[in-house]
Amino acid sequence: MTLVRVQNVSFGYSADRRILDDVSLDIAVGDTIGLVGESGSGKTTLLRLLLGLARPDSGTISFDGQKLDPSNRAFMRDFRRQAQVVYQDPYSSLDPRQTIFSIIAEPLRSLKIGGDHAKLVGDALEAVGLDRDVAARYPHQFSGGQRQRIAIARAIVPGPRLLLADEAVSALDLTTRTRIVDLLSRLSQDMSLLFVSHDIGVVAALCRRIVILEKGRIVEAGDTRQVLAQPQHPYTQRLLASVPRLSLTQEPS
Ligand SMILES: Nc1ncnc2c1ncn2[C@@H]1O[C@H](COP(=O)(O)OP(=O)(O)OP(=O)(O)O)[C@@H](O)[C@H]1O
Repeated sequence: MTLVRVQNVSFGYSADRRILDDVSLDIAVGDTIGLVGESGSGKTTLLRLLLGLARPDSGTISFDGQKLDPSNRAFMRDFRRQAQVVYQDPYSSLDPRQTIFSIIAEPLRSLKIGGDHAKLVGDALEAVGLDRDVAARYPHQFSGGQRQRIAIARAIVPGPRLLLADEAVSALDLTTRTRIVDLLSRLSQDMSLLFVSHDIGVVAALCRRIVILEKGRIVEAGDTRQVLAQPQHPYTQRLLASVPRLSLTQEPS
């Protein structure tokens, strides 16, 4: 079943420069997709469109069969609950003046989700491998990896069906990165994941499918292992050539 359908989407921040050019992409329920491309290829821009933060100049994006329409407030409120995002920098993405509880409960408040917030926040903390008691503390008391867990807890607390991760492990050291990739892999069993990354090794470990973006165009897409073992497009071949010793033996879990 298709959760997100991107059809022939083009977009530019200004009329004279196209950033995304005729992009089409389906995200199925339970999919894990790695979106890979050099800096400036348009990955973050595509995420912004997928979140409804910008509108395509042409083409459509639909979620669960319904067209994404930022002017439809009721639809967007429901959509925001279902599609959440984790960003790269775990230092700037958490407000230092708020407790961990307040940070993680924020989507519950802003999306007007009822229920026992203390329990929902505690459950989210446990789901990301943190103790429920940390809710009373502040961000400065945590390491980069722990902060990224907190950012992930905030993203999953409303129970999204789609998690978008924008270079979510790029700022972390290697050991911490592996742990957060393991966490995302576990969480992706319950939701679809679109994982934006420069790091093809991480995508190989985490994502069943890979989409390669060059200058706003999808030049290759398919099963990750197949694409990485036999890249068809010269751009993919160049990207892979710049990864010296990529291990393709690890199966995405
Ligand atoms: N708000 C904006 N206004 C104008 N141009 C922008 C804006 N945001 C991004 N761009 C331009 O759009 C192009 C694509 O940027 P985008 O951030 O989507 O690429 P990216 O693939 O995510 O790059 P990176 O990996 O460096 O984050 C770049 O040339 C960038 O300068």
